[in-house]
Amino acid sequence: MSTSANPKPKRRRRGPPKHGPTPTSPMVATVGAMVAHEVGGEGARRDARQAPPLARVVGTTARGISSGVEGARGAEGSASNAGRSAHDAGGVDGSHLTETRFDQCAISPLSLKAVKDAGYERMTQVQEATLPIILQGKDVLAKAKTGTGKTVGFLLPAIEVLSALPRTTSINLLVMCPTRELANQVAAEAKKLLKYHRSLGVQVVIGGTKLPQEQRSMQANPCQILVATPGRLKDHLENTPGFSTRIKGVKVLVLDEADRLLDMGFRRDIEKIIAFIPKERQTLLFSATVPEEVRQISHVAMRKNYEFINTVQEGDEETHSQVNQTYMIVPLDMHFSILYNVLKKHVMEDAEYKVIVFCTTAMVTKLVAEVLSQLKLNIREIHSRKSQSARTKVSDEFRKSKGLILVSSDVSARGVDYPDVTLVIQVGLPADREQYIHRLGRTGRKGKEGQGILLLAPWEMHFLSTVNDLSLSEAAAPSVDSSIQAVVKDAVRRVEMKSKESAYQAWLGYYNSNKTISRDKARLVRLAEEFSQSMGLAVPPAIPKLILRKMGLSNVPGLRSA
Ligand SMILES: Nc1ncnc2c1ncn2[C@@H]1O[C@H](COP(=O)(O)OP(=O)(O)OP(=O)(O)O)[C@@H](O)[C@H]1O
Repeated sequence: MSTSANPKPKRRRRGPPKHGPTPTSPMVATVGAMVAHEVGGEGARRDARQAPPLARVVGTTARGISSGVEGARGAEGSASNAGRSAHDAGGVDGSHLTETRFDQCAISPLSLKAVKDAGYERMTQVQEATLPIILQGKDVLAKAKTGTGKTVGFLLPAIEVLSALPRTTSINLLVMCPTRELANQVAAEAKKLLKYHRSLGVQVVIGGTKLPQEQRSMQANPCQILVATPGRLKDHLENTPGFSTRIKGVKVLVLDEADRLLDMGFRRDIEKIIAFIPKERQTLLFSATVPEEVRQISHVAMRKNYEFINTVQEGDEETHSQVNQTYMIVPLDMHFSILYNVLKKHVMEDAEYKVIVFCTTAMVTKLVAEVLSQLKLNIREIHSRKSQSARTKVSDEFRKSKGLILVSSDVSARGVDYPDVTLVIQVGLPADREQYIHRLGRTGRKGKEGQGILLLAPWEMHFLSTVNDLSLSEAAAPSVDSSIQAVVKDAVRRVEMKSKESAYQAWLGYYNSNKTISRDKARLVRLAEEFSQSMGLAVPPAIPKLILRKMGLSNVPGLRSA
């Protein structure tokens, strides 16, 4: 197949050249009047030449948002006068940190000691920008690129708030996370920061573990900090005696990956949970992506006069410039061969390789993992259909190891901090632009280099228009000789029929839920047949009637029902 025939999507590059230093500072913008201020509290006063003033603005209205952007441009001006470039502050050469040290900030000696033990000396941009504002008791919506320390950004000031409260058995800080892996990780970071705060503790409640066990542990040792996934938290609200009373003590609520928690998948649960928590609280929303809709609905969680702190400068991209992003357009029947080829090359070139391959659904993830395992690559598999203990084991192993390829569904897309990931491959349509950015963000963390490849079929190219402001360029798919094709075909053949049937069904469900693809059902059926052929099947598997009905695909010609 020729890839050069594919038109390159139009770029909407708005900012300065990507690889040169940008004469701007971290941008903290929003709505209303703009205020220049110092970051870091009393101890953080710095020479204006060292660090620029940050602009911040309060509140949110549609009108305000556009005026906020203009305000931000103004802020860039003053920042450039202050003489520090974004490159210096956030970038390629490992200096993703600001000049501000934690010991210049108004934080307690206990926290400072723990921060030092964790190996953190200087603050990242988002930490520098949010800490003083959170310590003032304000609600904050913060946007900062992936892997730039948002977790410490909300945990550290929240712990400071908690340490001043009298000890009770109430929950004072509630952190909500969209995935179990992320919840565990946030709790681990909290434990680090709590090292010397002996009277404060953290507990995790996540789905996939035994509810009675969590209930017993909460009863035996009621902690002030709770990190939870929404479904399990709701379970506790409904089924754990005394829990709804304990949660009335929440003083700080954090929605990590806020845009994900407020989207349609979680929104109802979040609203129900918020209804149990006192209105008199401080709320912190953090994410690498804050689409317009999230700002519109942030009132669900936050007070009207919240502050939007955006460390992604106007004109800069939401992804990291040190991550090389490419896409390949390849027909479905070549996806396994190309994927194998790309992986093999990467493994040979980089002895320290650590790769994540993202797939569209859990069952497609399983299929891809099985095919790649047949090809003798060092594969681990993680998705929502795995038991929680298997997920935790794989996640821990991947965190610590090198020389591994993690085939994953979107359970690893957000927030998970696996160090030194060398390559992220996304196979098939990402759910949306935000998911693309978060998945890519598993590499290039803490200013390190990384690589991202998006592998699409020609009919998936419409996705590129949603990311055309990012530095995503086309790469020619490597040529795959017939011997490799034969090896891959044989590997696909050896995968169990059951895995293929489940993958086909999941694939159909996923693309049927995509607005663009599902518009034309006859085409959807044809594409599903292409996918089935790519798994070596002559006839697409039959699907249970009930499932077809649920997908709204009953009586669609070309689909077989079981
Ligand atoms: N000030 C600091 N100095 C050095 N390392 C830090 C600092 N703050 C955080 N880190 C480390 O940086 C890494 C990334 O942090 P974190 O996972 O919080 O990023 P994030 O911005 O939340 O990313 P994502 O958007 O993917 O959720 C972690 O390993 C964390 O321990």
